[in-house]
Amino acid sequence: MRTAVILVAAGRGSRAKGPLPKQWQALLGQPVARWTLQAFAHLGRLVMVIHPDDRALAQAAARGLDVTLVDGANTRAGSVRAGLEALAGEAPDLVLIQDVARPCTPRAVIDAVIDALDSAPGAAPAVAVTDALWTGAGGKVTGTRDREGLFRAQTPQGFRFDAILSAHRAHPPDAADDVQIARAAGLEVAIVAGDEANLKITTPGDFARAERILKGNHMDIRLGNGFDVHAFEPGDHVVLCGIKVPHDRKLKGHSDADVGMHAVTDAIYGALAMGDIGRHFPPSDPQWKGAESHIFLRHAAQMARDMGFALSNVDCTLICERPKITPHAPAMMQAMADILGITPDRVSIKATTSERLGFTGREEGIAAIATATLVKP
Ligand SMILES: Nc1ccn([C@@H]2O[C@H](COP(=O)(O)OP(=O)(O)OP(=O)(O)O)[C@@H](O)[C@H]2O)c(=O)n1
Ligand SMILES: C[C@](O)(CO)[C@H](O)COP(=O)(O)O
Repeated sequence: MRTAVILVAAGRGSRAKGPLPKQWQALLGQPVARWTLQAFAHLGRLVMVIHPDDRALAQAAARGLDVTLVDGANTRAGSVRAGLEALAGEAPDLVLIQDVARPCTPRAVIDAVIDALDSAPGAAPAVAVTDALWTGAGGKVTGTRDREGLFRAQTPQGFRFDAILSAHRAHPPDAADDVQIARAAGLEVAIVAGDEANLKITTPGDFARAERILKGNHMDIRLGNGFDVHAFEPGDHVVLCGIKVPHDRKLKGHSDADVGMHAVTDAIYGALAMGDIGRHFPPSDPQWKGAESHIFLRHAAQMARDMGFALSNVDCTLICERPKITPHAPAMMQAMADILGITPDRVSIKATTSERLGFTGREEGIAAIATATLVKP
C-alpha cells in the first residue's frame, strides 16, 4: 500500500500566542513542525500545507527531510483539500491527515490507524471522555450532559485516498476535521485507540506539556569507555578498584595507581564527552601529584549528577595473570559502589588473563578496560 501523509500547517496559532505561529516555535530546541515531520518520516511521502508567508520557516523546519510544501487556505478543511489536490496526480492508496500542531504522536497510534484501514475506508484515533460534562454560562454551571459514547478526536485521520478526495471535493471547507467530511460522504470511520500524549498544541501552556512528553519519549542514554595501563615496580601489594590486594610487586604511578578505578573514571567522563582524568586533574599541576584515585572517581560521578544523569551501571575488566582478582571482586564492587553512590548490583568487576601474551602476559603491568552507562530521564 502506498501511503502519503498530509501535515496541515497553515494555521496562525492565534490561541497559542507567541512571536510566530505555534508550529514554527521551538520545542526542546527545534520547531514543533519538525518533531511532527520526524514522527511520520518513515512513511516516505510527506506533504506539508503551509501559509504562503511561512515558506522560509517551513523550509527551515523541514531541512534534510523529503517534504513537499503546498500553499494552504484560510480554513483547516481548505488546507487539507489543497494537500489532497497536490497528491491527486500520484493517487496513493492511503492518506494520513495530521495536524502539524501534534508533535508527540506515538508510533503506535500511527500504526493503529494504518492497520484499521485494512477493513474500513476511514480510521481515526480518539480518547473516550472520562470527565463529567457540563454546560455553563456566566461562570455558572447551567446543565449536565451524558458523557456515554463521547470521544475526543485526534489525528492522524486516515483514509483510502480516492474516497477522501471525493468527499472533500463535495463538501464546503468548513468542517472541524476530516472524519466529519468522510461521514458526510457516507464513509464508515473506525475509532482506534488514541493517546493522552497525542496532544494538540493549542494554548501557551501546551508547549511545556509537549516538552515533558517528548523528554519522556527521548530518554538520554550515554555510554562511555575507559582504558588504562600501569607498569609494575618493586613492592608488596597493588590497589585495584579501591581494594588493597597483597602481591609481590606494586603498580607504578602517582599515589595508589589504581588502574581499574582510573578506567571506570575515564568511562564516565567519556559518556559525558568531558575528556579524561588528565583534563580534570593535570599531572603537571602539583596539587594533584599523588592524589588518591577515589578523588577522580567521585569527581566524575558528581559531574554526571550535576549534568542531570544517573549512573546506571559500570563494568570493568582487569587484565592480568596475577594477582587473582575473583576472591576480591565482591569487596571491589562494594568499594566502587560506595564511591559512585550506587548499589553494588550496578557495579561489575571481573578479570581475564591475556594467555601469557603481551605485556600483561609477561607480568610487566596490569591493564583495565571499563564501560559506564549514564541515563537522563
Ligand atoms: N487555515 C488553516 C487552519 C489550521 N490549519 C492547521 O490545522 C491544525 C489544527 O488547527 P488549530 O490547532 O486550530 O491551529 P490554528 O488554526 O493555527 O490555531 P488557532 O485556531 O489558535 O489560530 C494546525 O496544525 C493548523 O496549522 C491549517 O493548515 N490551515
Ligand atoms: C482535527 C482536530 O485535531 C481533531 O481534534 C481538531 O478538530 C483541529 O483543531 P481545532 O482546534 O478544532 O481547529
